[in-house]
Order: sequence, then structure tokens, then C-alpha cells
Amino acid sequence: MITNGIRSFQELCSMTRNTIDLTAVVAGASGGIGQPLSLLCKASPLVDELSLYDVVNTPGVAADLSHISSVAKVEGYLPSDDGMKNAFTGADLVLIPAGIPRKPGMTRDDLFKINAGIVRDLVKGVAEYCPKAYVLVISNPVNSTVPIAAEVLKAAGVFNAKKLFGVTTLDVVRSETFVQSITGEKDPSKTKIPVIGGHSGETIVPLFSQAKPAVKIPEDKLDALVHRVQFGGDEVVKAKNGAGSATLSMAYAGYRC
Ligand SMILES: NC(=O)C1=CN([C@@H]2O[C@H](COP(=O)(O)OP(=O)(O)OC[C@H]3O[C@@H](n4cnc5c(N)ncnc54)[C@H](O)[C@@H]3O)[C@@H](O)[C@H]2O)C=CC1
Ligand SMILES: O=C([O-])CC(=O)C(=O)O
Repeated sequence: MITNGIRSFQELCSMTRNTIDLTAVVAGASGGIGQPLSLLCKASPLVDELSLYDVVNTPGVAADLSHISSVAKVEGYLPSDDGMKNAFTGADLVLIPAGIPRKPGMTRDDLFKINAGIVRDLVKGVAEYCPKAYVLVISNPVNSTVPIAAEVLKAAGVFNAKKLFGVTTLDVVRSETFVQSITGEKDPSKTKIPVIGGHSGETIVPLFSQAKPAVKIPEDKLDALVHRVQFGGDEVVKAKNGAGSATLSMAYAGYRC
């Protein structure tokens, strides 16, 4: 369980297994992001119990993961038989990658109609069954699904701004990766680039000037670099050619977050 005095999710993640036994939920666990994210959670020494919730296939994903010899006890839940209640009750952390992904020609906003309702209903479950949990929303459009999650938590009287997150770490991961392809640095721990703003096109603002350690981006490469970070999602959607959007890099980024 989360101990008293933890102020942020990063603080939580930097703690060792000696001080924390996390009960985590992945909601949307059978999907393109959900499966690799669940694998990373299953492998984490911080996670003691892992609940996989989805509208399909979680018993199979859970059975598969349960053969891995890591600490976490893993269970799969479907909506039937009070699945959401059983999956969410007692959770410290709820990761939400549930919802449809983009196809070429779509913007993230085109996902709003369907994903807003999915996130709303899952966060209602959070409010009811694990109101103190940290909630990490991955489902797009993040710029809109997070405010929806906030309103649901406020309406239930359990909103805590320090516990609700929109996951935009993929923009940080992309920034660091693309910068390293310019600088030639091979150690991922040696490039830290803050990214502020939202998670869509120009709302994504990579602060290369604040890199630690400082990086020198050649003037003639800067615009293309900024554009690649801001539209990195489109690059993957195009390459996947109708089979969805970023999943593996997103799972990595979600876990790192
Ligand atoms: N924040 C970010 O940086 C990123 C966000 N995304 C977003 O993540 C979302 C998921 O993407 P993928 O995993 O590729 O999609 P996917 O279609 O492969 O998986 C989505 C999963 O959600 C499940 N689901 C649907 N309704 C549900 C409900 N009511 N309760 C529980 N589970 C439900 C589906 O059954 C499916 O297993 C998309 O909205 C996508 O745009 C994707 C990449 C990066
Ligand atoms: O572009 C998308 O639809 C998925 C996403 O958010 C990303 O890859 O950054």
C-alpha cells in the first residue's frame, strides 16, 4: 500500500520495493498498449498485485503473464460478475489505455466521441472503488480525456490534482531519442529533455534549451526536430497503415512515467 507522506507519482516510483507494495490496475489491458504495459508492470519489483481489466480477453492475458516468475500476483477481469469492482477495489494506481486508436487521416480529436465515454465510465469506477488511487490517463485525446476524468472525480467529491495524470511521457521519450540521434549519445540516462504543454501537435512543446546536460542542436536541424516530436504520433500511425498507433513505445513511456 502507499505509505503516508508521498507527494507525487514520481516520488512513488523512485521508492524501492522495501518501502512499497503497489496494487496496480491496467484498464484496457488486452489492447496494443495494455498488453506490453501489463508485461512491464508484471516485471516490476514495485508491483505486488496486478489487476487486468478490459471488455475482452483479460483471462487469457492474465494466464499468460502469470507464468512469469516475478513478484506480482496477476488476475484478469471482465465487466461481468462485478469485474470492475473486483479489479479496482484497493488499487493504488490505475493506468488507463482503454479506447480506440487512430487510423491514417484521423486526428486525436476524432477519437473523442468514443473514448470520452470509455474514460468517463472507468473513472467513475475509480471514484467508487479506489478513490485514493493515482490515475494515469493514456487514452486519447489526452488533452480532453484528462479534464473529463477530473470532472468525474470532482462530481464524486474525490478529486485530488496530485493524483490525476495525463500520460505525455512518450513526447519526452521521443524528444530524448531524436536528440540522441543528432548528438550521437548512446546512454539514454545522459539526455533529459523537459516537454511541456499538451499531447497534440503544437500543444507539445519540447524545451531543448533546458536539456540536461545542455545539448547543441544545429540551427538547420531545429525546426525539423521540433516538428518530429510534435507529430511523432502521425509518423507511427502512417507506418502502421491502418493497424493503429504507437503501442510498444507508449507502453515503455507509460511504465517509465
Ligand atoms: N497518451 C499517449 O501518448 C498515447 C495514447 N494512445 C491512445 O491509447 C489508446 C489505446 O490505444 P491501443 O492500445 O493502441 O488501442 P487498442 O484498440 O489496441 O486497445 C484498446 C483496448 O481498450 C479496450 N477497451 C475498450 N473499451 C473499454 C472499456 N470500456 N473498458 C475497458 N477496456 C476497454 C479494448 O477492448 C482494447 O483491448 C488510444 O486511445 C490511443 O490513441 C496511444 C499512443 C500514445
Ligand atoms: O498519435 C496517436 O494517435 C497516438 C499518440 O498519442 C502518439 O503516438 O503520440
